[in-house]
Amino acid sequence: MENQLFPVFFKLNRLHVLVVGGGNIGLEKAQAMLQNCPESNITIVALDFLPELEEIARRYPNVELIRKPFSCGDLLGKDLVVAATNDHALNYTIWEKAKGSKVLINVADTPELCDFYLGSIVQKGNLKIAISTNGKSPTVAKRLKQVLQDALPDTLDDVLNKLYIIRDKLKGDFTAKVKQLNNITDVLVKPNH
Ligand SMILES: C[C@@]1(CC(=O)O)C2=NC(=C\c3[nH]c(c(CCC(=O)O)c3CC(=O)O)Cc3[nH]c(c(CC(=O)O)c3CCC(=O)O)/C=C3\N/C(=C\2)[C@@H](CCC(=O)O)[C@]3(C)CC(=O)O)/[C@H]1CCC(=O)O
Ligand SMILES: NC(=O)c1ccc[n+]([C@@H]2O[C@H](COP(=O)([O-])OP(=O)(O)OC[C@H]3O[C@@H](n4cnc5c(N)ncnc54)[C@H](O)[C@@H]3O)[C@@H](O)[C@H]2O)c1
Repeated sequence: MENQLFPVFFKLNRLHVLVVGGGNIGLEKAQAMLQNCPESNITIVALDFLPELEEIARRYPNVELIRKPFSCGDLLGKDLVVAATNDHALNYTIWEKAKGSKVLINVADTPELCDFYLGSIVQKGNLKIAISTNGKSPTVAKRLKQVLQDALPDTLDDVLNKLYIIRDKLKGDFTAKVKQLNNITDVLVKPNH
């Protein structure tokens, strides 16, 4: 099996993320999280911050910037960590400390040390698709995202909302409900003729 990654969807308003590094990559990862969940709880520790991050901290109440060198205590109370400094040895140290604290970590310059990757994300209302190339080419992931974003109809969200209403109204035991929902949505996978 070429790609053994197991996708999950985190609720970042219920977790606390530590980002170490306030440069381009710290910014990119924080933006990715906030675009998906504006209520993400994110603490960013760095020696210096890009002005875009300072603007983000002003705009999002759950984002905090702390200007200081990384220290072990920064991991306290955190659920996920992104190590995004430009100091390779420091990123490794952060990984060691995170492992010691049982906190899941993404080390931006070392895929082999990552417990998880961020994906390219397609959004259509309630629908969300996360794409990974197994770290082979984030650029291809980004391009595929653009293709799917255009190809998927905006009306998909109406379908989801209608199915949600139907799902709520269906009577019967679980097996009967599953059968009815499969019958109703059969059209989605039938060829167009
Ligand atoms: C998807 C996305 C999500 C996000 O970041 O939110 C993401 N990278 C994005 C963009 C991007 N990153 C890079 C380029 C430059 C061109 C290129 O290299 O392709 C571009 C393109 C651009 O910016 O246009 C460079 C790069 N990336 C990594 C390394 C380190 C290495 O490989 O060693 C280096 C080399 C650094 C160097 O050379 O020094 C590592 C990772 N990047 C990942 C995710 C994970 C694997 C995802 C997967 O499985 O596909 C992984 C493994 C870990 C992680 O970061 O989670 C986001 C697209 C957002 C969107 O959809 O618009
Ligand atoms: N995963 C990805 O998508 C991806 C993409 C490109 C680059 N990278 C890698 O990510 C790393 C970061 O790149 P960048 O462009 O954000 O770098 P950058 O130089 O813009 O930012 C580095 C940040 O690290 C902080 N830092 C340095 N020492 C610190 C310390 N002791 N404590 C706290 N913070 C400290 C600095 O203050 C700064 O905010 C590089 O190693 C690069 O190779 C990853």
